[in-house]
Amino acid sequence: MGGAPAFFVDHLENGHTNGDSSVEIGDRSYVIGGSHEGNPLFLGVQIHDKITNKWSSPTVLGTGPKPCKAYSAFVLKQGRILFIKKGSASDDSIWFLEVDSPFVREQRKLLGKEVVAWSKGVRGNAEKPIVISGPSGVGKGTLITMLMKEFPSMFGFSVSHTTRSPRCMEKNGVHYHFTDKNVMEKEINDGKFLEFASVHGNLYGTSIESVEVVTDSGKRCILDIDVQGARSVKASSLDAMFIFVCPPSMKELEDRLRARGTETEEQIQKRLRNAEAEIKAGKSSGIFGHILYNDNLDECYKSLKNLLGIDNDTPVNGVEVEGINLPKEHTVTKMEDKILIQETGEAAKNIRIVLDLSSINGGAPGRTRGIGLGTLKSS
Ligand SMILES: Nc1nc2c(ncn2[C@@H]2O[C@H](COP(=O)(O)OP(=O)(O)O)[C@@H](O)[C@H]2O)c(=O)[nH]1
Ligand SMILES: Nc1ncnc2c1ncn2[C@@H]1O[C@H](COP(=O)(O)OP(=O)(O)O)[C@@H](O)[C@H]1O
Repeated sequence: MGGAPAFFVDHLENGHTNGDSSVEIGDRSYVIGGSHEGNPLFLGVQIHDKITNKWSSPTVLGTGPKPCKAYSAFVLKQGRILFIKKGSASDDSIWFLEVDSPFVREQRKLLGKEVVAWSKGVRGNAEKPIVISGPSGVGKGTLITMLMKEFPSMFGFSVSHTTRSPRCMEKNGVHYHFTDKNVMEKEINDGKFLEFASVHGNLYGTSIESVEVVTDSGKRCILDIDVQGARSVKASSLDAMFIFVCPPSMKELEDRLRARGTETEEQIQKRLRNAEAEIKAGKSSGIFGHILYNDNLDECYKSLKNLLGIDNDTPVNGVEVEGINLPKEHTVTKMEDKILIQETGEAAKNIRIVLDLSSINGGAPGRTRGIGLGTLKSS
């Protein structure tokens, strides 16, 4: 997601115990975590403005880290705080709290209140997700199913949430997360969604985890979303490829929709009415870098594979994105623009890990990717 930000560590705050700790950035202190009956938790974030001497509880977006007993915190450029947790699993040890990143500033404007956002740090980079849009009945689902069937290790599907009822063949958690409106609206308010839209009278939305879980597995994530959703994704930090699928004609689109037999007459009419506007937006909004015409299915599928740079001997990607296994007990030191993690404790086997953050990219609402394991220049 997004380009690699300029990065350097400009302040090191040593590790904290019991979860309560503050990190200073400019005129503000960010107090992170808290403890409950002696158990340190990442309870949330409090902001203390030293000028007004006022405390505020910002809205915390994204899925945050699990509780931990101690961590080290670094203030980074671009309004991010890096957390290196002690005693955590490899996929939960590196976190970025964005307190003034471009994404947080945009959300602050949108929501009109104080906002911070968590982003999990992972090694390695991600394959660009693919957004496929098009009017109901054009063949999006058919084309995606063909791709996933032929290249199961290369592609994964972003399972959307929707308030619409399932069709007879649709399985919850596979085709959609079929969800109650109030549940979905709460999760949207909690910043768990990359985008959402009202489409044909139902609410649809893409949770951040739906995309990131596929990407973390080393697959290219495919999103089947409408034009409104594509517009939101384009404006987000998710750097994706955008494809719009057109029918050969409105008559053919209607024939397919009727032949599919999954909508009532009223729903068919509503979808056809929306189709004209969607096709116009698909072609002229500038959101979609690629337009495909789904006339002959095999021809269209071949064009889609060409677009994705797939020929049949393309090496399968499938490289799982990894977490970072840190020694249970360790000290953290800044060494030039790298971060040295040195194992401590009696049983220490002198494990030294060097984090290289010079090519991190992406960030909230998704993962912060590109964390490298570097080496220290021998002195
Ligand atoms: N914005 C948005 N649109 C979605 C999402 N999931 C599905 N849609 C769109 O909602 C519309 C209706 O989807 P669906 O009810 O499955 O009907 P279909 O288009 O006939 O398959 C389609 O244009 C989908 O691309 C989502 O997560 N977000
Ligand atoms: N090129 C095509 N020619 C004829 N029928 C098609 C073609 N592509 C898809 N279909 C059929 O049209 C109907 C709608 O396809 P579907 O993939 O469900 O569309 P969408 O997911 O865009 O709503 C399905 O019954 C499908 O089998």
